[in-house]
Amino acid sequence: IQSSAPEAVPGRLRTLPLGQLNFLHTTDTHGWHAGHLQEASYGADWGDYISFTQRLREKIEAEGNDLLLVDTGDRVEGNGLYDASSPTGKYTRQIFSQQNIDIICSGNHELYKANTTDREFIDLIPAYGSNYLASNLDVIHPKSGERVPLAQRFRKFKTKNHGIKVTAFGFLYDFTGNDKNSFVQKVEDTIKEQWFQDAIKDRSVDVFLVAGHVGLRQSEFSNVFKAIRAAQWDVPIVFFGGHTHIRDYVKYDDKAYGLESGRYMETIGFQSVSGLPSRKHDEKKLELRTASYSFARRYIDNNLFSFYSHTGLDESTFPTEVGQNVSAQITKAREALNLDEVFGCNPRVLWMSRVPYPHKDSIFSWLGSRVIPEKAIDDHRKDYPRIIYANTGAMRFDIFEGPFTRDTTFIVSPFTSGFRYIKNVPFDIADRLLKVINDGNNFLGLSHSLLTDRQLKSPDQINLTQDYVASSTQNQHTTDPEDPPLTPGYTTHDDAGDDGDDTIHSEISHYQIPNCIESRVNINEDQNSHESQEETVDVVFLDFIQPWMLEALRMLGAEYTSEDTIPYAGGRSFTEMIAEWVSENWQGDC
Ligand SMILES: O=c1ccn([C@@H]2O[C@H](COP(=O)(O)O)[C@@H](O)[C@H]2O)c(=O)[nH]1
Repeated sequence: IQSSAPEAVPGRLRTLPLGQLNFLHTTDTHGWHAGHLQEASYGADWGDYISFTQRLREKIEAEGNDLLLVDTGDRVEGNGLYDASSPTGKYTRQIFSQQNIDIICSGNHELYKANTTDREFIDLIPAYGSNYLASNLDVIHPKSGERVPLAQRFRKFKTKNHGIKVTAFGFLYDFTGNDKNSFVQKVEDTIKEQWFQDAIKDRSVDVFLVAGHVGLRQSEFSNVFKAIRAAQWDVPIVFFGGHTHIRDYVKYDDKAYGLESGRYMETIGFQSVSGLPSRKHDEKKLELRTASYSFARRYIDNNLFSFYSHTGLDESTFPTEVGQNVSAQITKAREALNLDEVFGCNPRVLWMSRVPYPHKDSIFSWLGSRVIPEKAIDDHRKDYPRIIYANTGAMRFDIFEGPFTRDTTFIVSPFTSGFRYIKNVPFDIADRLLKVINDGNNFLGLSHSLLTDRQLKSPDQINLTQDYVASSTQNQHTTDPEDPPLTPGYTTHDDAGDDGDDTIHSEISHYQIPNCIESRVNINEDQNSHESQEETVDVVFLDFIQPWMLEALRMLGAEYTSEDTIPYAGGRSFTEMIAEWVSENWQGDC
């Protein structure tokens, strides 16, 4: 654990439903390998997770059972530990790869930038060898320049104790925002390929393991499920998903379940399956393919209280040598990167989605009313009327009260996007742009299949179809008055019910946030009628959303191309602007 991490708060815990074949799952860690230094529920670091894995393995193997580890990508971008180094990820790949992982695959963030993909290929894939799977991903080999699979397409292996035969795959959803040195083949095309068809027809397999940087309820996974079921009706399947940043557990049928384990090292996912044959101990059971299997899941809050409780250990018996070394390496890396350097002192918490938008405590209201109008300024156009657009997915995390550090800049906005603009767009068109972009019916996605609006917002908003408002009168206690009071946290509802979270928490509200926000600057308009004296305005937008902006303009009858867009505000990144604004405006004491 990092010395500045807050101590875990004891809570009422549900135990781990250990079984014959057990899994621990991480996804979308996004560089948060130091853990959460301002939130007690998620304060454990990657070194603690290594200790937890080693200790839990000892416990599981002592019973003769098996434990496998899975990671489903987006390990990079989103925290200073990864983003603040030059080159990015200088420390994290070495830190991360000290965890033994049995099945690992790539997320979309490993592919946004060519250099990230090259480092994945050069550093991480050799560290994991045949455990790294890329069922639908090719890359340009960094040395030979040839197109090659990023990693092996699938893997067959036997578990250590029961000798269970596993066939595993590693998919990425149908991502299209990758750089030029990678190729993502659609999942629906991949599953028609001969190697996949042969792999799923193998009758000797005991369990299919489908890992993927794919939301569990996305069509990519239901297509894989249908393909496997068309080949084999009776083999159990375990899915491990990612990308949508939520805790989720899905029942595909009574022999197929999937687990998604949140985001940012908040959650260590646990899944178990029992009823599989034990090839080492019980050859007779091999014929019992139709035996009833049992599946279970748990979402573990990433903190030492949970880790100690689930292993039955304590401060002195829990840490392992490797785990402690990794924690020390994280501390050193954070120091080398100067991540605790304070840029400003935030007077009050700003939430991504715990409050509606607009709201005085909304990060988006703060950006739209202060940061964007005050910092997104182009010296040559500063007196012109303009409307500035930012997608809400550009923001990644809440800003807590207190020190806003170098680390916070990357946590809040890890992207390198800056602004571009189109000059002199008719006001009556610009005035309606936001409505088109925020249309709840995926208007743009219908007109242009690559431009779904889900790509504009934060991943945890993708499946949120209505506001979730925590009851103000909710019980702050469990039914047992002896239990400690509940702390706010995850209260997950999934296909198996409401008892998935290991820690019993009180609820947190989660509101729907629009795809994009706008800031209007130098525009004289009647607030009620929206009538303006301006005939034209500059339309300024984050470069990431340019394709959506051009499509929305086209739908409103204004044809522009990428040739018409010009860098704005000297090409400075949005992240730099936020950090500057904080340095200039939040100069109190923390
Ligand atoms: O330059 C960028 C890249 C991405 N985004 C936003 O992030 C999500 C994808 O998040 P994941 O963690 O990969 O799931 C994307 O849909 C955008 O909303 C961005 O704003 N700018």
